[in-house]
Amino acid sequence: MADAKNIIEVRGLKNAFGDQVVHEKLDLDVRRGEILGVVGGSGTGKSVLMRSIIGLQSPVEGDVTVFGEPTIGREETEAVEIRKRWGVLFQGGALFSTLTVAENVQVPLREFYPHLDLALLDEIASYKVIMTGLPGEAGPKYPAELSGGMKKRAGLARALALDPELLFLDEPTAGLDPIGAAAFDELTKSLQRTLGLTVFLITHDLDTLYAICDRVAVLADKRVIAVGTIDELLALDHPWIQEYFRGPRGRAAVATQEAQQAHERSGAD
Ligand SMILES: Nc1ncnc2c1ncn2[C@@H]1O[C@H](COP(=O)(O)OP(=O)(O)OP(=O)(O)O)[C@@H](O)[C@H]1O
Repeated sequence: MADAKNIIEVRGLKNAFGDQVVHEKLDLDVRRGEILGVVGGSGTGKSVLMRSIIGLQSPVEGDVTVFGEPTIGREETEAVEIRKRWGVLFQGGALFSTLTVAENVQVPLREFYPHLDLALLDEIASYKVIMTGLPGEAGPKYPAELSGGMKKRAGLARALALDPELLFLDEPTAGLDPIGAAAFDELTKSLQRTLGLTVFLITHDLDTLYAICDRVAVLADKRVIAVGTIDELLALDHPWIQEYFRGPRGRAAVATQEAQQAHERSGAD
């Protein structure tokens, strides 16, 4: 039976493309209100896992429940009711290039609530744009007129369009400079706190893991080999985990985190 404290439960998941088995016997729980970081080497199937959870990838075997509801093999009308409750920021932002930022934010609103009038659509879109830290003037701009960081924020505004309880972010800080990435992390954390969101966050960015993730799930050997706080993961002797967290980039992330904490303490004195 589904555990009420889990927003997502994945059990015995198997995904394959032809002969290539990407996941086998994969289990994962995502707890209500947490930011769960999902890490793993390139090609370990982080994006495929996200697509399986949101119903864009049909697994060969296994069960997925979100909000206690199975998401695999549902009738379209039932699936729509579940989909309304989450927002997704795909890798690269995936904005429609021929639509303005405001029109992009309105896409899920028009899809799920086709009878909303234009004035209300405009009002909700402006609110979401401002909520993600974009200037109000960004609304009428096209994606090509935005910087990389602004595009990510516009994608996030669209993911928040339906006031979701659950947010999926696929490599949100990829391609951003360190300052832009840290600002995006802060935005994610502050939205999670103020809106009470649960966040499933795929990332390669160690700074993000240290700065905002409550727990981290590690994908390797076709499954989730460990889930826990970074300290809990560091206590394991799996070679990939040790290499990842204790290698040069892991040490740099710890130094950044310690500097940030020292800065916050000195500000608080
Ligand atoms: N639609 C598809 N058809 C065939 N193979 C696919 C498809 N989608 C993903 N794959 C394969 O599944 C594997 C996992 O892909 P996925 O994109 O989930 O990896 P990832 O862990 O997110 O990688 P990265 O960190 O590089 O983004 C890869 O080998 C990929 O080529």
